[in-house]
Amino acid sequence: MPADTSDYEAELDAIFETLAELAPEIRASLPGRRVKSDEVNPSGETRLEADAYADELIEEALGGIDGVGTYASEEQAEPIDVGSGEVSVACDPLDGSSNIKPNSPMGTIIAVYEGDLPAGGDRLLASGFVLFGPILTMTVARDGEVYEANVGDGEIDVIDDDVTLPDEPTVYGMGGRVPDWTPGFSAFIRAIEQEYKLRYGGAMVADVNQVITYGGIFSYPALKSAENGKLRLQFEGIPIAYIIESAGGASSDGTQSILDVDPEKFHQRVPVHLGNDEMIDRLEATLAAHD
Ligand SMILES: O=P(O)(O)OC[C@H]1O[C@](O)(COP(=O)(O)O)[C@@H](O)[C@@H]1O
Ligand SMILES: [Mg+2]
Ligand SMILES: [Mg+2]
Repeated sequence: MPADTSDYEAELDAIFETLAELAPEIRASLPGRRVKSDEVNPSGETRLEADAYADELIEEALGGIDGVGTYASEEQAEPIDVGSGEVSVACDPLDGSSNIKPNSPMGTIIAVYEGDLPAGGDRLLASGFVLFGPILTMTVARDGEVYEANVGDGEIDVIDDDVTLPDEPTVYGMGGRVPDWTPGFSAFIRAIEQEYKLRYGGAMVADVNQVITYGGIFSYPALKSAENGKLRLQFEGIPIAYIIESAGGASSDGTQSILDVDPEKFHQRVPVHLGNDEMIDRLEATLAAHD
């Protein structure tokens, strides 16, 4: 169960207001930074110039908020001490950054934790993502509720103050290459592809927003070549799992809620399954029957 936010309302307000202000600036920075840099991030992936620039912008802005003591990002090896506050912000500055080149949707993810990092879902205070789509939106989960806001002008203009998954699933999307899927995951996909529509665009926040909008499941599963999949627990798995669970859905690493996964290493990866609880139940049962 995430942490009690009552002592941190002012910090959370400041963090999400700052992210809303930053969103148009990050979006405006993308056109000139579509090229690969000559660096790799701590997960060993080639960094784009846009990743590095967004990381700098967000570190400077969120790091300057009273109450924020630590800034951490998937782009930096270690957490950075930015003040004396109790709150840590863990950020994926650009999620789906490989989508810059084809001008496809992508986003920014933040998780706000109480205390030091690494932290599990039990110390999560709130989380949110910005989606650089046709509309610039920010979706935030706080105190078990989810709102979606238009942040096109840097202000929080709430368009839905009670975001909930539809009861009926419609779409599914999954990462990893088919030959690299485990037998259990392959069996799950073979079954659901008979019933639902494929929606996969290569940026977690955009693919998850399809599931939030239409119902269904998004997976970046454990692979034969990578037993913990690709996505990072601290910066992607936990924040997005909290949003989905707060919107009435469920999350799983294949056997348990992602919010219950122990954070051993700062950049640890985690298999990610997010969506309607009936889909998650079906996924876990299929994996258990095969793997
Ligand atoms: O290119 P693949 O293997 O389909 O992976 C896509 C996944 O990788 C990611 O782009 C990883 O995130 P980053 O872009 O922040 O590294 C996710 O957004 C997305 O779900
Ligand atoms: Mg990402
Ligand atoms: Mg990223």
